[in-house]
Amino acid sequence: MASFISHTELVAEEIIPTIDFGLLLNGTPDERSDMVQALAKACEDWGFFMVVNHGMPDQLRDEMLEAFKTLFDLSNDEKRPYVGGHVLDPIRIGTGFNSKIDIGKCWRHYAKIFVHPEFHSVPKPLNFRNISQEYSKCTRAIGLELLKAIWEGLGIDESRVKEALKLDSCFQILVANLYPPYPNSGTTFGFLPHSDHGLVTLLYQNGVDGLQIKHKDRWMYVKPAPNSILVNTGDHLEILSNGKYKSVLHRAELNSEVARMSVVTVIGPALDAIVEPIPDLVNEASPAVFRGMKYRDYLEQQQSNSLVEKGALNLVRL
Ligand SMILES: O=C(O)CCC(=O)C(=O)O
Ligand SMILES: [Fe+2]
Repeated sequence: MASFISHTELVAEEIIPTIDFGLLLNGTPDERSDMVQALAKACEDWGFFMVVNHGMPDQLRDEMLEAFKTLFDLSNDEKRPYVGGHVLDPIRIGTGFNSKIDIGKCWRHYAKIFVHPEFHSVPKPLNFRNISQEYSKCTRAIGLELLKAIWEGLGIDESRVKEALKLDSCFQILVANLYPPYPNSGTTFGFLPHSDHGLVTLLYQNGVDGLQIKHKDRWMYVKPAPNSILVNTGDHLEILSNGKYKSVLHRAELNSEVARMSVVTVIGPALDAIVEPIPDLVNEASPAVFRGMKYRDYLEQQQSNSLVEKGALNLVRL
């Protein structure tokens, strides 16, 4: 794995596509249309972009990071009810990717909580429920608004796709990753290369860089602009768009000096939606490359198996 590192290049924050959320929401028709095109290009060329002017208060982000940190710091007895469960349990705390199968491969603690359509929370710390509820609501609104602009950029009818994916009951999971300092970060990763299962993923970090994306066959460090939200496209956008928007491969490097934390929220279709390429994007010249599968089944399989890059997509590839 050390050889990956020597090929890793820094992506300056100016190069990563930047989406001005304020213009998507409140711009003139021309400004919005330009931003929709910029978003379409970012999804097609990168599968990754930074969102600025998103309106999410910095304080809410900081409170969410702090609340997760307090959760990780609870005693083992307090965390035990959430350790070692099934991948579809609404609250899970563990280490590695899936603590049951890959102990030692990822130097990471995680907490995963399902927050929509049913909201779940832990009882401690006491402020966790309010903060995570507000944080989930805010990030879900941003994610769904981005998806609306993505449908527009793909030229597909919003109401049809909303219905097909049952987006009113969209699945949302809140994940915190805590990567303790690790002395030899050249050979062990915090998170091995993978793509995310949902439609889009929104990520905030605690000011410590470490996320890397694979862009045009090269690993690149990501350096986000201050207060921006990092967004990547997931497997279900790849399936829905019939491969036009590929989910981006990413991984997390460790830091030898300080702990890194990220709070990630994945927004996907409803768990019982059967997702297949949207018919508008399938034709003779571009036949379907994926078959339909229930999102819940995909999620279960992807989360239950050791992470091998984008291997989960083979479950549905024709
Ligand atoms: O911590 C990071 O930067 C990446 C986390 C991640 O990829 C994930 O939670 O799916
Ligand atoms: Fe990820």
